[in-house]
Amino acid sequence: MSGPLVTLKGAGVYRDKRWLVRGVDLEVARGEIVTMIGPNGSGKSTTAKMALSIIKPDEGTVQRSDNLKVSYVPQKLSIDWTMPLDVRRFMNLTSKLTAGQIDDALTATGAAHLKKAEVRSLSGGEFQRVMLARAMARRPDLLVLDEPVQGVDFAGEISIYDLIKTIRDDLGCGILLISHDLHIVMAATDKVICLNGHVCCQGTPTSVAKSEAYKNLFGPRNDSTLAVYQHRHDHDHLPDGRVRHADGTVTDHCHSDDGHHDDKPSHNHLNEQNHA
Ligand SMILES: Nc1ncnc2c1ncn2[C@@H]1O[C@H](COP(=O)(O)OP(=O)(O)OP(=O)(O)O)[C@@H](O)[C@H]1O
Repeated sequence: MSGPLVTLKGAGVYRDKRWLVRGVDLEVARGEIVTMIGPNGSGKSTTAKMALSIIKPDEGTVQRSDNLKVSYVPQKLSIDWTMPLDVRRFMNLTSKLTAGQIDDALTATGAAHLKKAEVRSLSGGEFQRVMLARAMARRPDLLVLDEPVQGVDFAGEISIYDLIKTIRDDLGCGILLISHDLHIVMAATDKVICLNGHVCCQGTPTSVAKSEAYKNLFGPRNDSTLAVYQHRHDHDHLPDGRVRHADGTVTDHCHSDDGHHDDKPSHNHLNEQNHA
């Protein structure tokens, strides 16, 4: 399989008389980790669902390579938690796996000891490891992870990010990762896409957090593990989806060439690497 696994071009979703997200250009190649960041409601999950073909774009295109095998770890699961369900059965809920496949995947994510545990009694970090095991057991070409570190503490976050990188290396798959955290993005990310109803800016998080404060916060890590990706907005997003620009004008949406931005092509959102 050569070429990008999935390509979005000018893709947008329109619902209830407004664009949830618009003009998204995004590509994920095999072996690549692409991270979407942005505030709550900025369209990250909607964009991921377009990439997964769960939602069809109302404008633009989404192309996926032939016979693409996808695994998706959603932000929320609809499971009746009053029913007893152990990890082994949970692993088999959506795809039939052999005992060996289950063992291998749980071992790879450091969750082998949890095989007989009740899913509802797992801690946040344990649950995420089981979710990752379930997703990787299918050996996908493209793995889409929506907020994989929710409910996980800082140390756990770092180990889950490391795990995601290992899964990428082992399976050689492409990974589309979603995080609402604007500040912490793993250095293993090849591309960061900042969404806020549209692509605000994108780039490569190459900087390394060098300060003692970071080391204190995240523990004694290789400096290359964490990077900080910051940007400043030059416009406000109004509750009805319209955009108010720095010059006071209001438009339905914003594009890099709409005359309100002088800093092309980054949409005049300053894309700064913090070398703190
Ligand atoms: N089916 C739908 N119909 C109407 N509005 C929707 C629909 N799905 C999502 N939205 C709205 O679209 C916007 C973007 O939602 P989305 O879930 O993509 O955001 P997100 O960036 O993933 O947010 P979060 O960080 O909170 O998970 C939100 O305002 C949401 O309420």
